[in-house]
Amino acid sequence: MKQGEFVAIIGPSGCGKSTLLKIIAGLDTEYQGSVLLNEQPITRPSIEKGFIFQEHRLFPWLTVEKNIAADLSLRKPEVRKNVDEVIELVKLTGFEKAYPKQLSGGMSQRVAIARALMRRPQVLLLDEPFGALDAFTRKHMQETLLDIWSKNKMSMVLVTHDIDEAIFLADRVVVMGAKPGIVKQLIPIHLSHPRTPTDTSFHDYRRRILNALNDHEEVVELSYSI
Ligand SMILES: Nc1ncnc2c1ncn2[C@@H]1O[C@H](COP(=O)(O)OP(=O)(O)OP(=O)(O)O)[C@@H](O)[C@H]1O
Repeated sequence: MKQGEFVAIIGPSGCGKSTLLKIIAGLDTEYQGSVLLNEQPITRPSIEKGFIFQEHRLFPWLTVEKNIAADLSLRKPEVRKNVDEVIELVKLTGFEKAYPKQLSGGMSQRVAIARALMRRPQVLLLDEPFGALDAFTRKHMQETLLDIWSKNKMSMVLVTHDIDEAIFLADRVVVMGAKPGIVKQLIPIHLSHPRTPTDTSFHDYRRRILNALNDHEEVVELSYSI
């Protein structure tokens, strides 16, 4: 995987998408093969890798800004500045003092993304981050994520069940198969942003990914050097 690349992983339930993401995150070390970050094997979680879960995992008793700062003190001017910057990036300015229960699902997920961005990760790992959101909010979140990606030039690895989401966002789509751990195809998406799901070229990719998901023949080895 190239630095700054956006990769989406798609595949049927139980094929090992989350497991692959956890291995990249360093959260799962029981595997065979090698996963490298900057040519070094990944053996544990670190601040170079931000992880976004499907559910936001915010602390309900902390405000938005304290959730984002986490163990860092907001009294430090550089922390305050960073928190304000990431809040602006995820478009939550004005909600600094709100509590998670006062936020919508999409807003809570924005806080979770901001919290990960605070640590300036080289790679953001997203495990179906918009799976629980309604279609309208989901679209907004995809646009926000693209905006963050284009401004920060970090690598992104997104696990999704949604073919359109993968085509809308990714430079490359990894199609996994139902047998755990199998990568069936790597499909580069040669479309410029912003991408339009109603375009014929978008539909061609949709068909290609659907074919790859249904095709049991083609199996490729995956190299995951980030
Ligand atoms: N390569 C593998 N070899 C053996 N078992 C695996 C492998 N990959 C995943 N598994 C096992 O398969 C199960 C499902 O894996 P995982 O949760 O990663 O799938 P998923 O594709 O993310 O599913 P979902 O889309 O439903 O979240 C887990 O119990 C996991 O330990």
